[in-house]
Amino acid sequence: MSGLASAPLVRTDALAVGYGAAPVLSDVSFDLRAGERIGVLGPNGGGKTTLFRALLGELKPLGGALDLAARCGTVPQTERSRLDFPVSALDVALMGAIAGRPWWKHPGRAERRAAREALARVGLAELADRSFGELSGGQRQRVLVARALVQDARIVLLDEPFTGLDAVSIRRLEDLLDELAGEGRGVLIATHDVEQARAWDRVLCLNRRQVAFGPPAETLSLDVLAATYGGSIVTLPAVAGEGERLALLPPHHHDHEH
Ligand SMILES: Nc1ncnc2c1ncn2[C@@H]1O[C@H](COP(=O)(O)OP(=O)(O)OP(=O)(O)O)[C@@H](O)[C@H]1O
Repeated sequence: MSGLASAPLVRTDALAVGYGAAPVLSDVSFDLRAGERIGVLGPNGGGKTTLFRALLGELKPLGGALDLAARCGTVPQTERSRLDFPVSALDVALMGAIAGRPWWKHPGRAERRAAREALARVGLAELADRSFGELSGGQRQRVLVARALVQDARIVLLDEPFTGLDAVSIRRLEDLLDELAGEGRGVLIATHDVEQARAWDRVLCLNRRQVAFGPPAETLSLDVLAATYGGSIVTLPAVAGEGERLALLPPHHHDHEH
């Protein structure tokens, strides 16, 4: 893969982050290189969003080191970012240009052009004037990727981007993430989907602290998954045409089962 020899876009060393004096996430030591897609795995409350908020500068490290070599753009969960007032896909993409500029300066022609180009880049040129709230989940995710492109973010953070998407939209978004990595960006994808994460370059497993970090084939052992998900993991027997599969039990399910 190209660009892997260059300095990392993100590097943390024993990073601790929290909302008060006590960290909710600690011991995080990983790096994200240009051209790399890293899956961030963990249970509900494991600290994925908290890590992203630290990378975005919204939370100050309580301990350890956090170094960023480029700008971060975020693709938040679509339900949370869904807007009730009428705002077009173009408006949302334009927010990438407006961030960090004085509030009284209206976006100019160059910024509108950049936003339209970014929407074209994610395959949504024709939907630029459509209301954001009317778009499908997958289309909204791609508009938010366009916003990150307008911000010229070389580090792209995606929080559960595949949740609720159909197979075609998932494929489209996966292809788009591959393209972003292919042009030298670094992509962090928070996800619950262990099987999908096996296709990324590396995985970062969090459960209030870093459990493991490395290439999926070496890292996603049953022990690591059990430590990541608190033991609520089961191996499903092989069925016709498929090998053994891992399944995550929803929180509490495990406790009531036997
Ligand atoms: N604004 C906040 N103030 C205080 N504590 C918070 C806040 N947001 C999250 N936490 C706590 O931090 C811990 C980690 O939460 P975080 O949202 O990072 O987990 P997550 O891995 O993103 O979970 P999910 O998969 O459910 O989104 C949880 O215990 C949570 O209760």
